[in-house]
Amino acid sequence: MTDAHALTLFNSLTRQLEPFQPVHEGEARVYSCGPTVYNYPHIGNMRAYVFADILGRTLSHKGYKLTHVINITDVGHLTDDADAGEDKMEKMAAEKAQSIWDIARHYTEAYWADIAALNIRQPAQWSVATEYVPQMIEFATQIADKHCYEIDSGLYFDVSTVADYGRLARAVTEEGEGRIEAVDGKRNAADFAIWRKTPAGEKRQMEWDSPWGPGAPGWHLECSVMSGKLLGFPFDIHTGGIDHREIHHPNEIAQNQAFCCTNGLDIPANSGARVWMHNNFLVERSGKMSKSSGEFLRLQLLIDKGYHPLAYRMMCLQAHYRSELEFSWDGLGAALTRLKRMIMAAERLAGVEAGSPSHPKLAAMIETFEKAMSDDLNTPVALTALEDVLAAKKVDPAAKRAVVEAMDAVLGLDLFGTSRADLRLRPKSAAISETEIEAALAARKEARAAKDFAASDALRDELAAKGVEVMDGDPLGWEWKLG
Ligand SMILES: Nc1ncnc2c1ncn2[C@@H]1O[C@H](COP(=O)(O)OP(=O)(O)OP(=O)(O)O)[C@@H](O)[C@H]1O
Ligand SMILES: [Zn+2]
Repeated sequence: MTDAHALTLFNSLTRQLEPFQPVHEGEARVYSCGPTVYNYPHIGNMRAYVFADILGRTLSHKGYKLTHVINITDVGHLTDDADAGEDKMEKMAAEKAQSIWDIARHYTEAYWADIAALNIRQPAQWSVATEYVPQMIEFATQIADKHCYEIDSGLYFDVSTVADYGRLARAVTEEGEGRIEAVDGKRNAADFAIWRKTPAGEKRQMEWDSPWGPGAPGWHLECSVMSGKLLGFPFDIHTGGIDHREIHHPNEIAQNQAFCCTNGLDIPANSGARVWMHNNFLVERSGKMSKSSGEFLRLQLLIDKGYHPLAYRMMCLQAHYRSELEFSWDGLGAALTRLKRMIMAAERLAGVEAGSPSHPKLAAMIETFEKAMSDDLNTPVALTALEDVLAAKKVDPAAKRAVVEAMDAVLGLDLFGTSRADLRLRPKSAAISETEIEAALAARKEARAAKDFAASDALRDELAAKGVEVMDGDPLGWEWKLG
């Protein structure tokens, strides 16, 4: 790696591109806010993890020893970002009349299935919030005297006790506070609960004893504690969706500052992580994607409609992570076609053993790729470099294979692990099986070879009646598609 390829990342704290400088030589420690497992993730949520995965893969590619932690929020996240809503987990458990633990398990597994389907690498650790409650109580106890106060509903963090509260959100005092509902007894509108007491006479499914009475930790506290415990303050990079830049992360930062000051860590402006990175939203034409509006866009819905999950990964990579990305079925179809072309090109390298990647024809493409990824993870440009390598003529296949493997290790499209046939998923609604289609196509081929065009046309019409469109001479070699 030359200096020209030093990694530059956009730090939301400074709103600037900064060269990445690890806290610990040769290492990269990354924490990503994980899902609240009260429902299936939508594909917008999954964009946040495709982004974190690309970041992690790039750090590995640059030679850093990566430690990535993603948490599972199974308690504490309220139905609004303020403190007045209900716990999302408790609410769903009540609606479904199921134990909260079953709900958490079910949706955690569904989330992990999406992680695998999108070829997102496993983090070093999945930290589950309910497994860290004693540590959360300890953290809160340490900062309580100087930074918190108790009211009926819980232990609150006084945001005026830390320097520069809300600097991550910038406009937080106007915009953020407008979204925070009043809670009686709060000193500042932006104060937030770090421990929520169970109201007298009520019993929550998930509650723990604490110095402030039975209750549950606040969502912001969870991430501060798990990131600090597992990665140590300060660690390198904290990631999340752009919504977290406004409330969740400013609140984590405030707690981290309080904790570091209390523990004599001589870094008063310490934010816990040096770099805070945020992916922009996946949106629908109608606005932000959400779990409650209209057709709920889960990865499984895409699969049911016949789109391979890696087409969605491709769709994410086609946009820079800091740009908004609009979802459309046409866009997804185009991403699938692009992926298919790349996989077909990679199939020509099947059986080729990777050799030395140095080849004069490939050097400029490698340069483009490295520069793009080093420039705040510019995946759209990196993708074109990979396509150029795949299309390069008169290049030693061993060199080509080596370069494609190296680039795909960063982009994670699994080009050598996915075949053309894998991409052709049969939509759930289809009335005909793949074997039936293949059998009819084989019969039709024979009829055509025998110049029996009447029979061949009849077979074509039969397939059309079942919703299968035969694609003679399709340049991508897709012999049929569901109409
Ligand atoms: N439309 C979106 N596009 C990209 N990232 C998103 C989107 N919506 C949420 N995220 C991110 O997904 C991650 C998981 O979020 P979480 O499970 O807490 O859901 P959420 O933010 O409550 O979503 P929702 O409001 O839709 O229920 C977070 O990093 C969040 O910022
Ligand atoms: Zn978090």
